[in-house]
Amino acid sequence: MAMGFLSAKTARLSATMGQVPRLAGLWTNLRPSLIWTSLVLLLMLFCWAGLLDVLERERREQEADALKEAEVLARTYAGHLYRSLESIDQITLYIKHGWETSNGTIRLEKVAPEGLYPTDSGLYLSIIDRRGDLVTTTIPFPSKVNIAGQPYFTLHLARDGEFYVGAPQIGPFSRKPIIPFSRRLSDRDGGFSGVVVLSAQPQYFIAGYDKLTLGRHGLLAITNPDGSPRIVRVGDEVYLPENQPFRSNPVFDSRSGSRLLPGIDWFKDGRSRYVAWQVTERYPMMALAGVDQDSFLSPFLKRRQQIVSTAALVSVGVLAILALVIALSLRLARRQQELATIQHTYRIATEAANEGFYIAEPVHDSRGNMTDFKIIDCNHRGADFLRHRRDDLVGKKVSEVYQGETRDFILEVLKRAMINRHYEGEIDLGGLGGEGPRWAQLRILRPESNLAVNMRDISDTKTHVAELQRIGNEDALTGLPNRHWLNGFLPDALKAAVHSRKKFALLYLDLDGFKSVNDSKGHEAGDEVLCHAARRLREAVRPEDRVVRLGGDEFLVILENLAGSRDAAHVADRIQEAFRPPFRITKGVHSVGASIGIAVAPKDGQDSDTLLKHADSAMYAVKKAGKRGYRFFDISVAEEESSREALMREMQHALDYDQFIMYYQPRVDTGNGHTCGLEALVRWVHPVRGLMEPLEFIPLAEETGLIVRLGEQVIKKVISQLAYWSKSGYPLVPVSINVSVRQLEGGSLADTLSVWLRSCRIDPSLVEIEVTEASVARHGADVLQTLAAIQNMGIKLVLDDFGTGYSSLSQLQEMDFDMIKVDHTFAARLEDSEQGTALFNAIITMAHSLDMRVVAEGVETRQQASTLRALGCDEIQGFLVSPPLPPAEHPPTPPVTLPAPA
Ligand SMILES: Nc1nc2c(ncn2[C@@H]2O[C@H](COP(=O)(O)OP(=O)(O)OP(=O)(O)O)[C@@H](O)[C@H]2O)c(=O)[nH]1
Repeated sequence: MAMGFLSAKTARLSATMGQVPRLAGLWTNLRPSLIWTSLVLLLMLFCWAGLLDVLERERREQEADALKEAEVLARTYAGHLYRSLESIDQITLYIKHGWETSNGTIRLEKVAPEGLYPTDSGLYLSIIDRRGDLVTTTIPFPSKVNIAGQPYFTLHLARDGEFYVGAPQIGPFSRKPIIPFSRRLSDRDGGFSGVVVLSAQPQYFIAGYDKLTLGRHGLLAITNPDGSPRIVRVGDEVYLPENQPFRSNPVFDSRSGSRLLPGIDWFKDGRSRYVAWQVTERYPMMALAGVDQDSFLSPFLKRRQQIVSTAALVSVGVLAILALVIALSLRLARRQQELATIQHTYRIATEAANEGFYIAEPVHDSRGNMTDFKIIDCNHRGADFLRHRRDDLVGKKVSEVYQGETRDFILEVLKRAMINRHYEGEIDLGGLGGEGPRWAQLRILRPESNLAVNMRDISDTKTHVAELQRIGNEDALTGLPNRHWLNGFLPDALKAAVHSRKKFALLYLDLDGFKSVNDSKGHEAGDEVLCHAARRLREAVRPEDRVVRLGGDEFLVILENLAGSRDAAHVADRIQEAFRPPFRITKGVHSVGASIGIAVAPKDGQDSDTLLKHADSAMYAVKKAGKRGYRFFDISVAEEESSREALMREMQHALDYDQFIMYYQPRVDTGNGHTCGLEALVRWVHPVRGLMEPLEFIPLAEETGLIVRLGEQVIKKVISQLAYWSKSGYPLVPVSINVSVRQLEGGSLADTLSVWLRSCRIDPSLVEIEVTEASVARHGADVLQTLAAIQNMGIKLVLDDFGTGYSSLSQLQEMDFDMIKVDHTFAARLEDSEQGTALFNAIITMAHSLDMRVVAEGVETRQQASTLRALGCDEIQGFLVSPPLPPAEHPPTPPVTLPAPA
């Protein structure tokens, strides 16, 4: 049912707060790293673009350089070609002139070629006659061929005056590749008389190929102005027109220039070349120079390759780093998202709970010290705890929320939790003012870098505990602090006083004659007196002094910061004065005094137990000295106390070592003089002090509680004795055992008796229990219950010391005793006065009317016995019959001859 309610509430809250948009959350967490990644990518692209641009520009510069170099080469080569053609032209002119002036008689074989052209130039001169036959030549072994069909012969035959440059061909005389240069020879009439031909080996024109500059793939060529090649050299290879390296004739639209001829379009070897061209002066020839692109750009391309490789490597590295960053960011974002989801879920859950929940983040100063905490999240309940609205609280610093000591406390606690990762305690929120819980249970955990703080309202519990504490520390009757409070207060207060060397006094007070109020007017009257006494005590001391009710009619006054012992005496005087007037209560007026024992610290004790004990001892001494007064603890009190303590220790020892024995005093039936019962009386066989009477140790045994143990031993001894006599075959008479009120209060007396009677197989009717008037007068419900239980077992109850003033006749009526033992003082008074006899008579009459037997105690004379017999007293006990006798083989049954009734 409760779960159902909770989940419904959670669902409602969840609906109002909305689901966490998962993707949006993931995106939010991932966004910074994606932005950074994009920026880095952009930068990288930018760098690449810049680098490629620079490289491209450099490439273009390289190409420009290549073109320039080709142009220089082409120009140089064209100049060289021009000079060669000119000199060839000169030679043909010279020969023409010689031929024509010698009238056809010049013989070239004789004309030393030296001077005309270098002999190793591979040039040959030939003269052809008008029919086309060779006339003379510098060729060593010319073939006999008619060249009338040669183009230059046909041209010169038709026209005059031109210097003819032919295409490369196989020379008709030399049968080697040549380029023919020719002029027309004329006779005197100007008619055609032949042709002078200068044959040059094609290599002659391309001998200027500079391998160092042009490399293995450079190009040098001579072409006609239309681009058709005459001779081409590529590296070491020389190409003639019929076997040229061009795919098609390069065509140029200017006399000089340069450009890149892509290998794929222009060259059979497929290599691209920067080609420059230059038409020679005067001669219809064009010089070409080509720089191989790959060879020229190779260093640049190599360098570019290196640069690009390095850049690519760097880029790959950067990309790898980016990929790593993205992967990590994605993982982190996922974790943050998961964390946010958990936080969100937790908050929904905490919203449904009744507890305050916060997440606090540490705030550091510029030096890195943790100085404060910021509340980064909380639930509504948490905001209520701190008297805020949630929206206002989130984002605030802790120091802005709390003030004063609470702020210092909470900051300290949070710092401690940061170090220890955990803190648990309580916090007082009262300082925050406003409406909200006063006390909270604080629980702080540090899962990671922030703190998770949890607060639970414990105001009710605190109030309850405070109330319980108050009740536990307060005496319900008088409203004064009680012994429980004293136990908590005294040790610390005393320690502080001793430490600060201040005097400190305890006034132990016990009312005098208080019991008689209870006895005569009842318990309520006694209570009234106690309340009055408490009030008078409070009024008699200073407000800062403390008055404690220790229990019963005992009080304690605590005086701190005493100037001296005299002050304590003054206070005791004032108390005595306060108790002088009688107490007016509902049921009359009662005079109750006070006995006060004073102990002063540190002189009389430095710890609370000692000081209390000494004050008690001093009070005890006042009681013994006659009551109504005060006295300080001193050496004589201490001595008395120590002798009591010594006796107590000895008694304990005696109980351990079985030093107690039983005496038995017979009772005699006044009718026949036979022993009709025995009273068991305890004696202490003290190893030093000798045989001790009960009066010497029973009061102390009562006071210290040892009476309970002693009482048990007595019961055991008596019943065992009865068993022994029984086994020995002696006739048994009932034996009465005295028990103290302490034994009756304990509640175990009936059991003890039952156990021993059963184990010793003694009939309960052989045992009687004697209780004093005093113990019955103070009876509580438990005492009466115990007595009833004993009686129900078949054990007779005897009221001892009757007439000592504790119980009235009417009280006696209420109690169902089997026998009363009249106090020995009554027997003594029998002989003194008639009144004594009358009184005894009245007692006997009254007891008999209540169906109780009467035993006269302390009968010592025959006269007393006679009177008692006459009065109808059932039994007598006393020295006349027998003093108490030690245990013997048989029960003490002395024969008594009773006098005749008086
Ligand atoms: N009315 C009443 N009586 C109590 C209360 N507590 C204890 N008593 C009784 O107070 C009495 C205190 O006993 P005593 O101090 O021996 O009596 P007393 O007559 O003052 O004896 P002295 O101190 O020797 O003068 C006992 O009879 C207790 O039963 C109580 O709360 N109310």
